[in-house]
Amino acid sequence: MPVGGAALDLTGVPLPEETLSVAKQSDAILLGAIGGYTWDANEKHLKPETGLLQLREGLGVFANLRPATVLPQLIDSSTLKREVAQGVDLMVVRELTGGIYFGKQRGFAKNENGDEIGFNTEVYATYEIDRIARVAFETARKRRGKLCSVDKANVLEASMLWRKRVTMMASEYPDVELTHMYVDNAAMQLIRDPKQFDTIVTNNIFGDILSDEASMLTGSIGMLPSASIGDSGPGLYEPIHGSAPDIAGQDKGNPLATVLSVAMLLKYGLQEEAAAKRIENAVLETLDKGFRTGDLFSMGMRLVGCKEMGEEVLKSIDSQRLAAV
Ligand SMILES: NC(=O)C1=CN([C@@H]2O[C@H](COP(=O)(O)OP(=O)(O)OC[C@H]3O[C@@H](n4cnc5c(N)ncnc54)[C@H](O)[C@@H]3O)[C@@H](O)[C@H]2O)C=CC1
Ligand SMILES: CC(C)CC(=O)C(=O)O
Ligand SMILES: [Mg+2]
Repeated sequence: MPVGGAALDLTGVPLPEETLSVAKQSDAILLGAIGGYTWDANEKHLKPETGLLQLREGLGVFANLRPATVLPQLIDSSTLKREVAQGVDLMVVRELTGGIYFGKQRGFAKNENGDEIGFNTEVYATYEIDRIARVAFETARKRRGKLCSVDKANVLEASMLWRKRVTMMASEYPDVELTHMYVDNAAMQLIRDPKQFDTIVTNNIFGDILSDEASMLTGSIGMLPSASIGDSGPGLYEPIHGSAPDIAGQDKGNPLATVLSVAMLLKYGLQEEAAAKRIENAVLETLDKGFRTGDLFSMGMRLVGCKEMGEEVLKSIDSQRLAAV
C-alpha cells in the first residue's frame, strides 16, 4: 500500500485512508523507508514523513524497539576500537507516538518583532510515559536487567515528569537496576563505553537521534531493524534508516536492516520464531562468507551491491530449508 512520497504522488496525501485501513486489518506491517529530495522542497509542507507519523499514530504503535548489536563478523566495520565495540548489545526503547513530533501546538508565525518563527511543543502525559516505561522495564527484565532512562530533566518539564514516572515504576521491578542519564551525556557515553548499556528508554526525538548514533557502533545504519508495537493490533516493522536518497538507484544500499526487520516481524508479529531464526542465520552466514555492501566494507571482504547481497541471503535461506527437509 502506498505511503509517504508514493502516496503523495498518487493521491495528494501522504497516508491515504485505504492504506491505514488495510494496515489495521493486517497481521503485521513491513514499511519501506520514506522521503526523498523530490518532496523536500514542497512549499505546502506536505511531507512524506507526515504519512509515517500518521501511520504510527493510527496504528497506536507507541513502543519502538531498536536493537543495536555488534556482530563479531562486523567488528572491523564499527567506528569504535575493537576492544570498545566487542560485545556491544543494547536495545533502545523509543517512545514513538508522542513528544515533540506530535505536539499539537506547532507551526509558523511572527513574533512581537515581526520575525518569522517556527515552533513545536513537547508534551508528555503520564499515561504515555507509564506505558513506554512498562515496555522498557519488561524488556530489560528479559535482557540483562539494566535500564537506563535518558532525558533532559535538568531543563525540560516534559523530561522532569518523565523521570518522576519512570522512577515511580521502578518499585514494581526490583529485579531491574534503573539509572538515569541526561541525553547529552548519553550521546557521549554511547561512544566512550557502549557496553555499560543494556536497555535504554527515552522519548521520541532523543530515541530517534541516539539510535542513529548507536547504529554506527554496529558498523552501519544499514544494519539496524526495528519493531514498533502497541497495546493491541498489528505491529509495524521497518529499518531505522531513511530512504538514503544520496545513493538511491545506484545498487549501493545495504538491504540487511530491512531483511532483519522481516525477521523481527516474523518473531514478534507472527510468532514464527523458526522462520525468523532462518533469516537471522542467513544474514550471519552471508556476512561469514565475506559479502559486504559499501557501508560495511573492510579490507579482504567481497564488495557487493544491494541486489547481490539480497540474493546471497536468499541462497542461504534456501539452503537452510533444504537442510531441514
Ligand atoms: N523511517 C523512515 O522512513 C525515515 C525516513 N527518513 C527520510 O529519509 C530521507 C533521507 O534522510 P537522511 O537524513 O539522509 O537519512 P538516511 O537514513 O536516509 O541516510 C543517512 C545516511 O546513511 C546512509 N544510509 C542509510 N541507509 C542506508 C543503507 N541501507 N545502506 C547504506 N547506507 C545507508 C545514506 O546513504 C546517508 O548517507 C529524508 O527524506 C528523511 O526524512 C529518515 C529517517 C527515517
Ligand atoms: C519521520 C521521522 C521521525 C523518521 C525517523 O527519522 C525515524 O523514525 O527514525
Ligand atoms: Mg530517524
